[in-house]
Amino acid sequence: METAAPSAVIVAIDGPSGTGKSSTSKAVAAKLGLRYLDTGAQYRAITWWMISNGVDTDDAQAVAVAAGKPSIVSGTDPAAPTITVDGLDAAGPIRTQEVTSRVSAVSAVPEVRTLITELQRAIAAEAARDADGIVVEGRDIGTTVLPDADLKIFLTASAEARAARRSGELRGKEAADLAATKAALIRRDAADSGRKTSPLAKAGDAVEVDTTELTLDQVIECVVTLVEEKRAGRK
Ligand SMILES: Nc1ncnc2c1ncn2[C@@H]1O[C@H](COP(=O)(O)OP(=O)(O)OP(=O)(O)O)[C@@H](O)[C@H]1O
Ligand SMILES: Nc1ccn([C@@H]2O[C@H](COP(=O)(O)O)[C@@H](O)[C@H]2O)c(=O)n1
Repeated sequence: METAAPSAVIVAIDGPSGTGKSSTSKAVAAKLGLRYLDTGAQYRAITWWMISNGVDTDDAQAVAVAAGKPSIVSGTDPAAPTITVDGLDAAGPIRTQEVTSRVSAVSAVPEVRTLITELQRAIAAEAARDADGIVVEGRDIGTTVLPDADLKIFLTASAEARAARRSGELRGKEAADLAATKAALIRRDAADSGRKTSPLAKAGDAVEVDTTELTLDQVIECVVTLVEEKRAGRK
């Protein structure tokens, strides 16, 4: 039987878009020598494959039939996370507006979630067995994917703060209007929270951290402390 390393720690970080899940998870994993998994990138990758292969992403039946075809592989080094689809580097293409606008429809399809969830659990189990653990970030990690995670964090922030962060990222590229960015975030969160299968939700035993008034460094520090406390409590 496979056993986890005695000190391995599994951290689940969930929350709506733009709350700082990726930036925080990557930094916490790097600081603590853990692996890192961006589960949103996996849903984006399968969405990109659907678009590239002419599958109508609004047709749940067609998406379900095609869901098992692409091979999605995630690299979990927090210093250089990677994502490939059928061996192709997908890191750039999965961040386009088209993928962002279609990913919620694809990720709501139960067959897609079953396949991606299996992938995520296998990656977490490997990190628990062969490494010191992993930080896994997404929308349903604490509730569905890894309900036995050692530590669950739910990040929140006001829609205004999140939109300002995202607009800051786009400055000089698309000059995104703040109101449009905020509306798009709210739309995506509503779709992710409202789907039937494994919606975006806070686990009952998750620690909620409101990042609205915190700097990224403060959020990272807060999560590092929570992980260290958890590890110390297990000794
Ligand atoms: N506490 C913070 N203060 C200011 N900016 C922040 C903070 N946390 C994250 N950011 C910035 O906000 C942007 C969004 O952060 P990030 O991508 O980590 O969020 P996310 O929750 O993973 O979003 P998504 O779910 O949409 O992928 C990034 O530009 C990041 O640098
Ligand atoms: N555990 C998860 C993670 C993500 N999703 C879906 O993917 C979309 C993109 O996520 P980002 O974190 O890269 O913005 C997100 O809007 C969800 O539709 C998910 O369903 N479950």
